[in-house]
Amino acid sequence: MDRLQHGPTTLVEKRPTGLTQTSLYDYMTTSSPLTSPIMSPQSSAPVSPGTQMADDSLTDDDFNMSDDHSDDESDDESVDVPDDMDLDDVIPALTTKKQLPLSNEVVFNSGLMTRSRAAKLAASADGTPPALQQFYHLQSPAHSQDPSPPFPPPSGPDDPINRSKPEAHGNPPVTANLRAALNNAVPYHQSHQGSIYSSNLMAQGVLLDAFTGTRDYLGNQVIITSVAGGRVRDEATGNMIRVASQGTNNQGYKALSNAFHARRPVVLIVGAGNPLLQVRVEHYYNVLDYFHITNIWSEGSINAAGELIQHYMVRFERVDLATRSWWETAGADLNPRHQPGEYHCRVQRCDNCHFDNDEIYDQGWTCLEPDCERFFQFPFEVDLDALQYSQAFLRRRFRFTNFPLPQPLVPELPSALSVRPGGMFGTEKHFKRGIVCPLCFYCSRRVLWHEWRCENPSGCEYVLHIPIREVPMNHIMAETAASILRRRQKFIHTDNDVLAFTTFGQGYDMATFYLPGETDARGEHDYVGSITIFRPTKTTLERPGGLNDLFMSMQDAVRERKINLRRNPARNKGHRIEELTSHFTSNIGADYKFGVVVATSSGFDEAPVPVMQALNRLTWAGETATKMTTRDVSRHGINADKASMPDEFREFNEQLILGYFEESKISYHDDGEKELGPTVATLSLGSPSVMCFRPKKNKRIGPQSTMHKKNRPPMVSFVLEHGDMVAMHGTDIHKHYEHKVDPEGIMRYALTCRYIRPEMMADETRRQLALTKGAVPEFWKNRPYLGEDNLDLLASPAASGHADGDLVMEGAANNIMVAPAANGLAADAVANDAVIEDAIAAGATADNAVVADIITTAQDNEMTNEVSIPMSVEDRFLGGITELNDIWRSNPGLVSQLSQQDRETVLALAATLSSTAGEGTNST
Ligand SMILES: O=C(O)CCC(=O)C(=O)O
Ligand SMILES: [Fe+2]
Repeated sequence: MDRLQHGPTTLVEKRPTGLTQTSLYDYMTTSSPLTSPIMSPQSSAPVSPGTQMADDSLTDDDFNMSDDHSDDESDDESVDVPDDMDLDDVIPALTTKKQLPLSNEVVFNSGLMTRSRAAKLAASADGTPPALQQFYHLQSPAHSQDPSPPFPPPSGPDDPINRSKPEAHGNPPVTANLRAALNNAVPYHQSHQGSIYSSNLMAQGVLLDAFTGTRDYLGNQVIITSVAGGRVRDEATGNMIRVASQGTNNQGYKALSNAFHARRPVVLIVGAGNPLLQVRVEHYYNVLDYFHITNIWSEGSINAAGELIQHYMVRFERVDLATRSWWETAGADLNPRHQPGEYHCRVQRCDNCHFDNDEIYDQGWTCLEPDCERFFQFPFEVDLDALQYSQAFLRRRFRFTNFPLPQPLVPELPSALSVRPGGMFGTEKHFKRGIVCPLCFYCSRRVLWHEWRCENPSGCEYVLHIPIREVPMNHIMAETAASILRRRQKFIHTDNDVLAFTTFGQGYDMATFYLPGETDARGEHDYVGSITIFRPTKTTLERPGGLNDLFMSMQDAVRERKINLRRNPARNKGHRIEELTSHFTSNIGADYKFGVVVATSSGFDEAPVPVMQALNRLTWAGETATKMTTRDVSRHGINADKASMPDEFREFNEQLILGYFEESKISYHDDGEKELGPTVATLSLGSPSVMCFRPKKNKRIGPQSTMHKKNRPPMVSFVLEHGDMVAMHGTDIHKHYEHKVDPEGIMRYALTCRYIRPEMMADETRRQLALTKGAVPEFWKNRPYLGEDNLDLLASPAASGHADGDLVMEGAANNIMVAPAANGLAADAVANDAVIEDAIAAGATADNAVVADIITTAQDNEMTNEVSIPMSVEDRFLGGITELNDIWRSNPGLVSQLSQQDRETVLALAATLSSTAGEGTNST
């Protein structure tokens, strides 16, 4: 069989297991080397041995693709291959004794211990053998208690990994000490966990970190690595071992194979902990260069049960064969650079399966087809662990032409030009990615709201400042209208057992929900807290000094750096795998810890005006919510836990400001540190968002708390629009529930006030600071916010002419959609129309005419054609478009009600909105 006639695609398709050696020979043509797209032609099997075996020396060492263990929930859109480790990773430490002189290229091979012996050792009854333990301890962070070495990681000559290594010939084009900084700054390795980063299953970059496979190899022009994945944890030893063949479902294999077939160069990155790296590096992660994939093949090994199994190996060849590689040792150029045509690797056809493959190993040719009976059978008995690559295989070079590099290794900086009228604002997701410092090439995250600062610990002072443009109200209105359209109408979702009331007055529509506590043995529960949403009327928003103005002055205060927002470490602080929060934070008044410690920057006496205006508004909201709760509880006989929901309101002494760029969010959390007072109130300014509450795990509340967290739906969820305030009243809300907020636009501020009880603070300094910094200055105390008019909100319903305080729903339906006729938040049809009209009016005269257009179209298509959709509001709410599709699928009855056109409108709307939001491609 002649593989050349099939072409690579056919080959893979015809052999669904795909366990075949694939090499560039698959692409060989009979044309001349210069016209061939890849390389010189070579006859098919059998091929006479090329010139080979010169003076290359061997050492025994090896490495594998793996890395550290971040639990980042980043939105990598592509495949991560989870890192793992197997016995191979352990063997080299026991066998790396022999270090032969370097010359041409260096082969690292562990040949002294067979896999079965290692397996026996590892599985020995008394646990891990001392030598292995020592290895773990010294060299294997993944096996120590703490999965990552502290930051700063290996840097400088004193570091254990680097100390003995010689200086490098050159400098890496890009370096980083933090995994997240690397992921943020370069497009070709955005994976937080795996070693292979791919996009649409096309490999972009491969990280060669500390754990190496038996026959991994790092030369100046050629790199060979085993493909991670497919290993399982050995119960007895805790080690990752291979028990079965890898198979083509391995995502890493697929991604590499696709890059190979597309002849797409990939970027290799080396971790300083990689034992094969021969030179000293200053920082942990170091970009090597672009490489072509020249071979992917199956290597055989023996598992613990003595069976022959298969895993993938991949050979990379540096694209630039002309210059020295930076990772060669400094000094004389001792490493010859091989060129295409100098060496040929023997190819032979298997008598049994009739496939050709290269003679990869020194020990002779073997069939590399895992399905073939002759797979990995050598002409004479061979210790598989002692296999070594043939020199011809290592030295052969391929000729590639016309395969341009996908992008520069050092990405371009975000440009100030993008922040232009009608264009981006500076808070789109594009601007939250990291940068590669143009001075020192160190990867730096977007830590500060205002600008990028080089994070190089060696002290680079580079700052990239791109001014953030003011986001006008009409943009926010367009976002809000789009958000409404996306879910077709405004709504609130509450679950069984949630009590809900609506009312209005003082310039707001209000809804209050009472959250149930745990159910006791008799099946009864009380209520542990209330959540009140205050939605401002149009006038409340637009009047001079109203909420629109507050949003503008908030933007000014931030721009003028009176408020300094920054992202803080959320996980693994100080380690290589440190992750930042998605949102930016600034704390004013008493200090407040929630998950991440947010250091207090200033007291209320030095806070900028919008912060104090927000404080006064939130004080009113918190106090009103407390009073309404007290009233509802007595009027409706609600079985309330008064210890959690006291009747008295405590003045706030703290404000936490959260800033959100596009796609920033705050994941499920509670606000409940022990010092927290009973009331927490938040003002939303800017882009709309979705807030959700759900019972914590294993609380006896509803069915949700026993579900896996991925499936645990919210018990209460609602949209927060610009100007909305939310007051949570009840300390036990934070014991029983957690909440999250997902903003939907490009700029949102959440200003949250709390009372932090100084008397509960153990630390005297903190207590004093809470008292001084948290004190509200007289000036602001004398100017309280009292609502929008002088009506007494709590007066009798007749006074306002509305049936206020009506019980809307009690422990019944799955959702509330208050009829438009009713008061309250969900006076939908009318309110929506007004918002949309406004947005159209504003949008048509402003930059975002596109958005206005879509809204008009969508309105024509949808709003006039509004149908009452009996679908789960919650589902529509949560997942937006995706969920909508799911619902259509699972509920065929709906299809008759929703036209294809409606569906397309929603999808087009989402797509256009995301494209008008910016061309940024990095999700960070
Ligand atoms: O962004 C928001 O509205 C929520 C903020 C929040 O949950 C918090 O600050 O704890
Ligand atoms: Fe919170």
